[in-house]
Amino acid sequence: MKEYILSTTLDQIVKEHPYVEDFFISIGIRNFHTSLTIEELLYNLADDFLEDCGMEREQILNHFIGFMEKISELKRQSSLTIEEITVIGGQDKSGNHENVTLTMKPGEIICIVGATGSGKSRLLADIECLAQKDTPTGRRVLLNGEIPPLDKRFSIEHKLVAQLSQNMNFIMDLTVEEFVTMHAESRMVSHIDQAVQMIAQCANELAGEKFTMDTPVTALSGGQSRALMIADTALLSTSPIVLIDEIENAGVDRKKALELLVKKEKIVLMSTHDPILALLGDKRIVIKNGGISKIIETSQVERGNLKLLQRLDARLVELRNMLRRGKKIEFDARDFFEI
Ligand SMILES: Nc1ncnc2c1ncn2[C@@H]1O[C@H](COP(=O)(O)OP(=O)(O)OP(=O)(O)O)[C@@H](O)[C@H]1O
Repeated sequence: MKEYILSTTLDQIVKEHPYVEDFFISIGIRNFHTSLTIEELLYNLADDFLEDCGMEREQILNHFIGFMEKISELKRQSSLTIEEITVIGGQDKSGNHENVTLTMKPGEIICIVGATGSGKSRLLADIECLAQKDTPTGRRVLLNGEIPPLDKRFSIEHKLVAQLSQNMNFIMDLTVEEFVTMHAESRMVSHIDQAVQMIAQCANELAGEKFTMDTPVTALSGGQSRALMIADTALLSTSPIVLIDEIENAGVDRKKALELLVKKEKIVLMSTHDPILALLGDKRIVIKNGGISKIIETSQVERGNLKLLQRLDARLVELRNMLRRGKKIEFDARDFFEI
């Protein structure tokens, strides 16, 4: 890090690490957008200025290096590598042992199914808080095969689970570009412009209708805002687990959204009863009476059926579009669906 700081122009450093602006502004240096290196800039500072700021050149340099090293350490810590998460069963609502050990790896899609009130959200909550026999289910959750350290359990910074919930209520009147930029800045992303472009492009691929960078977020449709959140989570969030709740009616390309998250090596947990989403998953956890009653791996036969379901779904989308255009559906639906 020290070598990089001493040999790189400040222009370049600010471009790659925009948060360094705060460092200079805090000590009153305004002309940091320059092709000089930090040492050259400090050499050019007037002695009066240094007197006012109460520091020698050497001190400022050491503070700057320390600041950059601290931030890069924080960034390293927040990108904790998860190789696997294990849920060790506890008991169901009647106190019966679950007798199950469930291991999940990055890039897997796991669906959770079960009746209303059966305990689906509880399982997700156990994973989110890395339960250690201290929740109603008595489950334990291990990270990379070990009991997670306390800071992983209770740190807000290193949030393990990113939640994608149904309603995105934007309260600030920002454009898409401003909103994503703000988020990228708070994540200390290095190449903000590039990241923002990529997220907007990706969100547009997921959303049914396109939107531009200067669309106010409050003007996005439900599907568009959800697509934006999914792209944002996939590309910006360091959380290794993504929890999706009811993606089904969101007007988002569900298959593409899942592919994107999986490509980014996230563990995707999804509470859903949509047959297409459920069969897109690698396995599904069946919850009954508060306990994990079964883990079903998606079989080859199911994958074959998934192809048929996707074809039927595409036809249903066509029917929906016909209705939108004010058309009648009076033709023989059996021909239309080829059944
Ligand atoms: N093993 C358990 N032992 C004791 N209480 C449990 C257990 N599992 C779940 N519960 C409790 O049962 C209630 C319902 O569970 P939960 O909200 O997780 O159900 P759900 O399947 O997500 O329901 P819905 O589909 O309606 O959202 C919660 O209060 C939860 O804490």
